[in-house]
Amino acid sequence: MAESARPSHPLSAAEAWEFTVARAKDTTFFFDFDGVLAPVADDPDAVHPVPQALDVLETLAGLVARVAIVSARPVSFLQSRFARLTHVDLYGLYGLEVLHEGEVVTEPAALPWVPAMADLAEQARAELPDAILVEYKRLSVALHYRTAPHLADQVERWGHEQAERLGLRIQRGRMVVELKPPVDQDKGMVISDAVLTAGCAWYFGDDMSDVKAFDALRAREALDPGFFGMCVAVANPETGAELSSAADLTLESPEAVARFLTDALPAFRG
Ligand SMILES: O=P(O)(O)OC[C@H]1O[C@H](O[C@H]2O[C@H](CO)[C@@H](O)[C@H](O)[C@H]2O)[C@H](O)[C@@H](O)[C@@H]1O
Repeated sequence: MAESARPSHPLSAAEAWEFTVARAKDTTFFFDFDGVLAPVADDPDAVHPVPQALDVLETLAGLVARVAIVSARPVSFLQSRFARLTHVDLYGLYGLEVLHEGEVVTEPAALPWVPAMADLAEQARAELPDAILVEYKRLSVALHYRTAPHLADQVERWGHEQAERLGLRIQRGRMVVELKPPVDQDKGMVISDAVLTAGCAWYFGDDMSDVKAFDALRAREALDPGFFGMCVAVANPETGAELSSAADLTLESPEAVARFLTDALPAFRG
C-alpha cells in the first residue's frame, strides 16, 4: 500500500488504524499496566491482566515493529503477570528498569537508593495507619489509600515530609502517593527514546504518569511531520477526565482495550 500523509488530530479510530496498518512494521504499541491491561483492585498484589489482553498483545507483537509495557511496577512483577509473552518488551519503575535479553537492567544512578527505599517502606508501615497499604518496589515506595480515602491528606503530608528529608521525588497516581529517587527518568523519557526511529506509535494510559508519555508522542509529532502518534486513555473515576482531555480516544476499561485491539487484528492480515 502506498504511504499516505499523516492524518491530523482529531481523528477517528478508523482513520488511525488505517494509517497504522499501512506502516505496521514501523509501528510501536506501548501500554501502561494498571488500569489499562488490568482492572484496578484494592490489593495491588492481587491484580492480573485481563486474559484477552495476553493473547492480543502477543499476536500484535508479531504484526508490528514492537510492543512494550511501560509501568510503574517492577519488571519482576510484570514478568510474573506476562510470563507467557515472549515478544513483548517490559519497562518497569517508570523506566528505571528494563528487561533486556532476559536480564533486568537497572538505571545505575538509582541503585544507591535501594537501602533508603527499604528503610522508608519500614518506616511507613510503622508510622502510617494500618489502613494505608505500603508497597515496597525496591526503588520506590507507594503509599496506597484506596481503601481509606479519608487518609489522603495525611498520606500526602507524610510523603512530603519524607521526600524533603531524603531528597526524594513524589509521583501522584490513582489513590496513591509514590516516593521515588531523584533520578531523571519517567515514562515520557522512555517513550521519547523509544520512538526516535519509529514512524508511528500508540500509547495506552490511564494515570497521571502517562500524561508525560502522551506529551512525548506529541513532541515527536511536532519535530517530525512524518511521525504519527496516537494517545489512548482508559476511563476511570479518578484521573480519567485529565487523561481523556489529553487523548485522541478514550476506551471504557481494560476489557475494552483488549477488544479494541482484537477487532483491529484482521486489518493487519489484509
Ligand atoms: O504505571 P502503572 O503500571 O499503571 O502503575 C501505576 C500504579 O499502579 C498500581 O496502583 C494502582 O493499581 C492498584 C491495583 O489495581 C490500585 O490498588 C491502586 O489504587 C492504583 O494506584 C501499583 O500498585 C502502583 O505501584 C503503581 O504506581
